[in-house]
Amino acid sequence: MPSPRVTRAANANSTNPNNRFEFMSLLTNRTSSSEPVPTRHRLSDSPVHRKDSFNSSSPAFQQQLPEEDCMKLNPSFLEIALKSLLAIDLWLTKKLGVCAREGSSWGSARPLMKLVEISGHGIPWIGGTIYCFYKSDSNAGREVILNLLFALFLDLLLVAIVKGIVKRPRPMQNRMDMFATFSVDKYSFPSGHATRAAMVARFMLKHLVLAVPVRILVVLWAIVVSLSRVVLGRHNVTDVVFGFIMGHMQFTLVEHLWLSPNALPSLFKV
Ligand SMILES: CC(C)=CCC/C(C)=C/CC/C(C)=C/COP(=O)(O)O
Repeated sequence: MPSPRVTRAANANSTNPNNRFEFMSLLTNRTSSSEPVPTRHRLSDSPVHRKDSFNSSSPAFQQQLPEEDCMKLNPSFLEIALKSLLAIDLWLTKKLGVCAREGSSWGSARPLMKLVEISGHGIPWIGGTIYCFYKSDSNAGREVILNLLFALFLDLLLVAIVKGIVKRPRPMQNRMDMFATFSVDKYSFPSGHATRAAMVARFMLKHLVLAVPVRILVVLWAIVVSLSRVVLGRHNVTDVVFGFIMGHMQFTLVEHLWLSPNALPSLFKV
């Protein structure tokens, strides 16, 4: 059975055999008697060469064309690049979501990945930081811990704002069985775990005195938490990459906004 496109082409050629169907709408005006009349005879009449406002993107030009003939022939480079990136993103996300379900190819590692997920969750980090604040007996220690707490709350706020603006849904393969989420956490972009992991890791490397093996572990932890978001099917790859970059930017912001003991003297020992 001929496709609608082939049938349309055949009909078009039967009324005007000299015109190629694909370009008919660019070369002809449709008159009231529906007789196509060639209108572009000279090079200077072509949409490319004419200097008046009647070019292919002008409303006047597009009004003359039936809707099905209006095809965007020159998408911008940026548009093509973004669409290609999105296609690669979706393809990679699907390929890497190997623990998205119990029945997935690495489904048996899902419980372990969920433990990694909890290690980057906001509740243990905020709870643990408050506990350390009250246990700390030096003002210098309290200052660092207070700023970590500030960073963690700032992270929650900024991620919620971006998620609320972008509203990108989570990948199809995600099961919404996450521990303690906010309403914006139904959205995917950016990954809050990735922002937190990147920010906390940089914070610890800068402000805590750690042995080299522990420093390496901190970096590995941040990478594994971020990767686990895609492996669990929670996020697209671009959500995590952007989240990781955003976490580094948040760290820089916290360094600029650093809270000193003078800002909250009542929290420090005299
Ligand atoms: C004390 C307090 C307000 C704690 C709130 C902690 C909380 C519920 C954080 C949400 C963490 C979360 C589920 C983030 C989503 O991470 P994604 O990587 O899935 O974006």
